[in-house]
Amino acid sequence: MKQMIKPWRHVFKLDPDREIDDQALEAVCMSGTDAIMIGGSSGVTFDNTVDLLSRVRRYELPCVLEVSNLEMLVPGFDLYMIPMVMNTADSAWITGQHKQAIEEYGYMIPWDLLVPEGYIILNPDSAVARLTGAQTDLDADGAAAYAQVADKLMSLPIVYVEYSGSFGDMETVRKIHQSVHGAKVFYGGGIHDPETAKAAAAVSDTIVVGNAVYEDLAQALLTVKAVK
Ligand SMILES: CC(C)=CCC/C(C)=C/CC/C(C)=C/CC/C(C)=C/CC/C(C)=C/CC/C(C)=C/CC/C(C)=C/COP(=O)(O)OP(=O)(O)O
Ligand SMILES: O=P(O)(O)OC[C@@H](O)CO
Ligand SMILES: [Mg+2]
Repeated sequence: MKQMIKPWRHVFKLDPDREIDDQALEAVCMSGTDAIMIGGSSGVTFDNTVDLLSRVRRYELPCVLEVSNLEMLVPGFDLYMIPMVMNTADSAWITGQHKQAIEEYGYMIPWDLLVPEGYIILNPDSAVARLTGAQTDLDADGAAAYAQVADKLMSLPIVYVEYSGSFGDMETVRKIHQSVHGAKVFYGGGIHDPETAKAAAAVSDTIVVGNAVYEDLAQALLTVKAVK
């Protein structure tokens, strides 16, 4: 099942903590994107996650949950993406919360559906950087070194370059992509039109489009054809 991520070039990330009407959701799910990722850095609950999953399930495409707290663990997703933050000194976001989750839910975890993500958070002005205490003052070599920790030392299947809320430095992303060989490089952050989508897709394996869905849906939808 984990293999399903390999051909993905484009993913929309929907936040259960944000509103999206049925018409917009249909446009997103019928856009030709490879998958819907459900996740957020705050305000994500069991109920709003169930609600969003039930609405996305009307459509054929894969729907995966990106786990960021212990309340949102809803059964029925195709995969469960598990962030592990590489560039933080706070071990809660590397292994701590994960150990707690396994102690509480280990008996029901569908291990073959879990996909760990080596997260490198690079936008200091993002909720996720503040939440995790991410050390974002990295140059391209430093970011690429963390990517190799995830890829070569931990053999994680995904290196996730997270610029959430701002369009990142493409040379840094290129250096990360060139340094990673086993993992798929996901890029997310500030993609809002075909130009930013193409630029990010040129230096990563999979692009993730989030906030643009809520800010300029027409442009967000154009990012699919721009890369597929
Ligand atoms: C049957 C059943 C229910 C099965 C489920 C079993 C299962 C999958 C158990 C979980 C096992 C496990 C190991 C869980 C991990 C627990 C956990 C909470 C780990 C910590 C994860 C982590 C490092 C989170 C911090 C990073 C983070 C918040 C990532 C999300 C990134 C993101 C979505 C950022 C953007 O958020 P957004 O809201 O869009 O940001 P803005 O609002 O600023 O735009
Ligand atoms: O919301 P944006 O900036 O598109 O970022 C997408 C994703 O990387 C957020 O976790
Ligand atoms: Mg949010």
